[in-house]
Amino acid sequence: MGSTLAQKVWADHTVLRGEAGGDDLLYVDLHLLHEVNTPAAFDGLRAAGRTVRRPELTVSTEDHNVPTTSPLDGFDDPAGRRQSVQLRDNSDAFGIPMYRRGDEEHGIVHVVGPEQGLVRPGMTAVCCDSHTTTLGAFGAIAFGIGTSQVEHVLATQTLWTRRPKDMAVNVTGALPAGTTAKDLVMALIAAIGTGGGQGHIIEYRGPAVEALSMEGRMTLCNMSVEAGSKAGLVAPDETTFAYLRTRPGMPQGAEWDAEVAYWTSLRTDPDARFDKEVTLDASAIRPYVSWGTNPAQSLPLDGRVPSPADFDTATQRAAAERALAYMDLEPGSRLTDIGIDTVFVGSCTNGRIEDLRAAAEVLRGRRVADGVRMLVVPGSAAVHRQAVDEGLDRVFTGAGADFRPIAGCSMCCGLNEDRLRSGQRAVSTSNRNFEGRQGKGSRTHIASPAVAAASAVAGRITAPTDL
Ligand SMILES: CC(C)[C@H](C(=O)O)[C@@H](O)C(=O)O
Ligand code: SF4
Repeated sequence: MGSTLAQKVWADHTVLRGEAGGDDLLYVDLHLLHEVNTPAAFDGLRAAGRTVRRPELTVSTEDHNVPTTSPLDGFDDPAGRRQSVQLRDNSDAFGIPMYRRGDEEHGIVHVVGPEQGLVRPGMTAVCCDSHTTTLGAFGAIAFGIGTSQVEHVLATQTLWTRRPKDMAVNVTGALPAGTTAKDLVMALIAAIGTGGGQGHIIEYRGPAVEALSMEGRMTLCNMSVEAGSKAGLVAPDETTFAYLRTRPGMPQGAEWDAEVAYWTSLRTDPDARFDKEVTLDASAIRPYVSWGTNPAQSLPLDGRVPSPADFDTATQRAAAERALAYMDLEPGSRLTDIGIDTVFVGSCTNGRIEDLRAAAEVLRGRRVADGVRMLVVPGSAAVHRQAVDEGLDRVFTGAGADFRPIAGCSMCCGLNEDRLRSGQRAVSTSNRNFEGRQGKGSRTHIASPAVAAASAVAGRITAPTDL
């Protein structure tokens, strides 16, 4: 029997094979760090008198807490400021390269890794962050780890972890015009639930996946963790190689050809077996928006707010009831009748250049509705530069949106000064709509950049085609 892509990459990195059901010791090719969840790992290293085993395979960036208004201090939260200072100090002390606010490589960890050519097909990559799954878009096995595991990887460049099962998500057909990778992944999570991928690495396959750009594949893999999966993967192909070709530090000439030959071999064998398979018809997917407080509580935009009675299990009914109360929504009302006061375009899900282009396209020649605040935060300094080069900054500011000069997580998680006030309601291009995610009492509807921009113009949840 053949092997899946995930099995091949896993086997290539297995240093010690665990007993049945036990953990394998996995070699780590790339270790990314940000300021949250890492101070204690460095404290642990210091206490044990250890060094960082492979600082040259480790890169840090500050993204969660940083203000996005200027490269200068500007923190409103001393705890957030402290974490950034600690990461700078720890990176310096242990010889770890770091991208700081104001640097040209700086940005959200999952955006800068690919941009800077740090992730390549067939690698293993970890980071103290659940959305590390983003990097699976390159055919790498990439997943989030906790603080004690960060310490272990810093010290040894290896990690004890359970070998996941294999899941295939086959996406047939083609996405209709105006429907994006975000809608695809939201439709998937709505179908399989927030636990649908638990214990598995998902390999996304089929023509609709192959047709996606690298940006789209990153959006797809980014939200794999919202389906509970360990990681998401797309097999590398010409689209992957074209993206990587221009990245810093890529090999040239014969060395490049040898890399491409190896990357091309990274495919699931025709006779490989998946533990679980799901098939989705891309041509039936329409733009999605979330109505509840987990990403599976999402529907096509032309739908209506569900009633708890619509759900099959008692658990789902109770979750819907609680979500409706928190979100202050009436069952049966149209999703497109929900008024909003804030729109956030950004995050590691949808803060890349294609996402900003899609939002700008909708805003061109239009204005953000009175009483609506729209925030556009680039995912990286490179995305910011590209947006300015293309004149997108003028489209955003001309429409009345606030376009930020510095990259960061910003209103995705409300760890910097960009938060919703209690009771405020946002359409957000991020990946989580949990209670209080964008500030205490905040209400979040996740959607694609185009839907977010259209909603900003209309002042309520709106599809671009309805403007
Ligand atoms: C702060 C960090 C650990 C967290 C994560 O792991 O994902 C954050 O990035 C998030 O999106 O909730
Ligand atoms: S942008 Fe949001 S989801 Fe991504 S790493 Fe930052 S907080 Fe997490």
